[in-house]
Amino acid sequence: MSADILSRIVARKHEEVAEAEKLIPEKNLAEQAKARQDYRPFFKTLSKPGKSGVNIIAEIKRASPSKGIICPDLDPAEFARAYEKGGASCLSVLTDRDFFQGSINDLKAARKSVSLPVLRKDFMISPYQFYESAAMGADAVLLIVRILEPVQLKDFMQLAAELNLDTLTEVHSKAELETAVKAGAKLVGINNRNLGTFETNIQKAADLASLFTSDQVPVAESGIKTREDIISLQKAGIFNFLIGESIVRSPDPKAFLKSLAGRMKP
Ligand SMILES: O=P(O)(O)OC[C@@H](O)[C@@H](O)c1c[nH]c2ccccc12
Repeated sequence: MSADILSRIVARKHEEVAEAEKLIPEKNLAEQAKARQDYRPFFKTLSKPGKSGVNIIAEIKRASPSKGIICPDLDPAEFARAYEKGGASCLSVLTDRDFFQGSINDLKAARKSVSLPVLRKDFMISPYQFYESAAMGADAVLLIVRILEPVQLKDFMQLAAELNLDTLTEVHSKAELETAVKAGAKLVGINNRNLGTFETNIQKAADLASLFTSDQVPVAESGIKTREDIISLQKAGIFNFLIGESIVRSPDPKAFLKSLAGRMKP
């Protein structure tokens, strides 16, 4: 059943983009995108470890196809503030509606209430979405190697650069890592979750990080739940962690974030 979820998400995304283009033409968004002024440094923040020795990109995530409903009524502004107070280095906001119950408004509300750089977490398959991302105020976008042709990956990286959007390029295998590196990716996310099967194994990030050169900065993504998970991945040279579900489910996200970064007893 889950084997084709990713292709369903991508197929739906093409429809959504076509619908959005009818409401707001790309030309209009491009103007808004170019007028954007308050870019916040996502890549630069993640290029060296934060004060605690790690950077946490804390994610705002209401639901997911693998976990179902996580926290459907969450208030993105309130969560963003708790994440900032808990020492998060950046935010990630899911904007996919149909599979993750996110929205553009979630990103805008979260970003407005803090001063952290914000990653737009979505399935980027069309240039339209890059203009849209810059227009909504995102500082960075996710590029998932698995759903893009290598030339498309390169073109999208270039378009993102023109719009002053940083990119986090996501891989799940050695072959995808090679594709990412060839395309010039600098910030590379290793997704511990296989987006086709939902199988999650945090060892994945450690294994692939060993293949990185000093030109690429790794980000471990998905399935990270404890301080021990972080310590074990730090041993593999990783200092950036993208974490969603375990923070959203925590009764006290601010305190939980501090404990993940080793700044408070759990
Ligand atoms: O909630 P988790 O297991 O901590 O994972 C966060 C993040 O890595 C995950 O949401 C994610 C990583 N890559 C994606 C691509 C699309 C959608 C979601 C994702």
